Amino acid sequence: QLLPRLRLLVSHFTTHPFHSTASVLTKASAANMSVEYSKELHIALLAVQRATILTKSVFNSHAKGTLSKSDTSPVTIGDFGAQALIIAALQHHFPEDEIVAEEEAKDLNENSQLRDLVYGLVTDAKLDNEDIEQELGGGIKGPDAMLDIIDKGRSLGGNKGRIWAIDPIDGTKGFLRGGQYAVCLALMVDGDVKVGVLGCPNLPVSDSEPLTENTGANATDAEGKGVLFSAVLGEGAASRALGKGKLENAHPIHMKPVSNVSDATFCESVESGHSNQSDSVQIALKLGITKPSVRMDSQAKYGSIARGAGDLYLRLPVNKNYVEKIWDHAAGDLIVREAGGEVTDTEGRRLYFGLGRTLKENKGVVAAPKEVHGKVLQAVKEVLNAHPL
Ligand SMILES: Nc1ncnc2c1ncn2[C@@H]1O[C@H](COP(=O)(O)OS(=O)(=O)O)[C@@H](OP(=O)(O)O)[C@H]1O
Ligand SMILES: [Mg+2]
Ligand SMILES: [Mg+2]
Ligand SMILES: [Mg+2]
Repeated sequence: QLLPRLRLLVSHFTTHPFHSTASVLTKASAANMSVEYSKELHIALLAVQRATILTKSVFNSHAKGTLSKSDTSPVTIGDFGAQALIIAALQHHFPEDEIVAEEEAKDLNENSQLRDLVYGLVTDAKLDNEDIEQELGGGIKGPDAMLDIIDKGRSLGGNKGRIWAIDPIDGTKGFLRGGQYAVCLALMVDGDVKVGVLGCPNLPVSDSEPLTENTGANATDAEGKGVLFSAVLGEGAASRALGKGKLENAHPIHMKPVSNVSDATFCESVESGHSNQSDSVQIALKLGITKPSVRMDSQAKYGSIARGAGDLYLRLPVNKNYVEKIWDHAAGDLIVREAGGEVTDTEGRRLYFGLGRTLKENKGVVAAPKEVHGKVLQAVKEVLNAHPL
């Protein structure tokens, strides 16, 4: 029983999951690691990697099939297709699990041309290793089966049992601009996030490359870029190059130690409608930070601070009514915490994912290295309390 699970665990760290059981045992015992969730991690990494093949092909094609949702936010054929592919892989391996996913099939149900376009993308998006493609269950049977699969993501969530959270494209606006975006997947058990994976096709592979704004103003071909971040609760966070087939080698990542908060680099949303950018200027001023913020779309912000490329992530509410969605934060929250960071909302509460599809009890996000989180939170509270929403 134990051996196959240990073999899967090592895929967190190496390209060759089955080649050295001895080194797995050493790594697992040295880090006091459990072998829990190794299969879930392995499948999640492959499912996200496959979904990014689809999103990249959509980005490189002219037709993005963009629709406007009821809240006026955009959704593209890439969002629908990536969601279908991820759910299909999860259902193949974990048919009993519930799924909370951002998108629903309604728009495709009403538009057979769009449905067929998405189905074409889904059948074309294959990992370049046939065995691994088969490991994910192979393709989806037909366009109608695809619609049913997309709608498997309608779970109401909650704090009971195993629930996956999927954001097939986080930062859809960034994706459309050629900026940052992330394919996001997390597993929660009884409301607690256990596994998190972020596929970021437009981030540099190297953890040490300085953080640069990528708002898409100079959209470049994403070839040669791309990183997969992952974490399992209690086992640390890792990054590896985003590939097209077999998983690449991974290595542990850590937040950068910050002794003087005034030297910190902070990240925030590109859209001023998603995070209050004038409040962040005031907070930076209070903390003595003179460097301008790095604006970047999506949970790439969480990944970037977890690998030490940036230091702080501030998401500051712009209005009283917006409630954050669990799929926008579940994977990133775990990856930052497992990399040694602390993540709370703007009132100092841990993000709580067990209340349904939204983070009903939280307001905004403050993510920072543990040693400076208290100081940053204090500045956030002072600025936000000066003008209640
Ligand atoms: N008003 C408001 N406030 C806060 N957040 C909102 C708001 N409206 C939308 N959203 C969600 O923001 C998600 C994208 O967040 P980002 O940090 O990537 O924003 S930005 O693109 O950098 O501006 C985005 O995720 P995607 O829809 O997956 O792109 C939305 O879920
Ligand atoms: Mg959206
Ligand atoms: Mg999102
Ligand atoms: Mg999305």
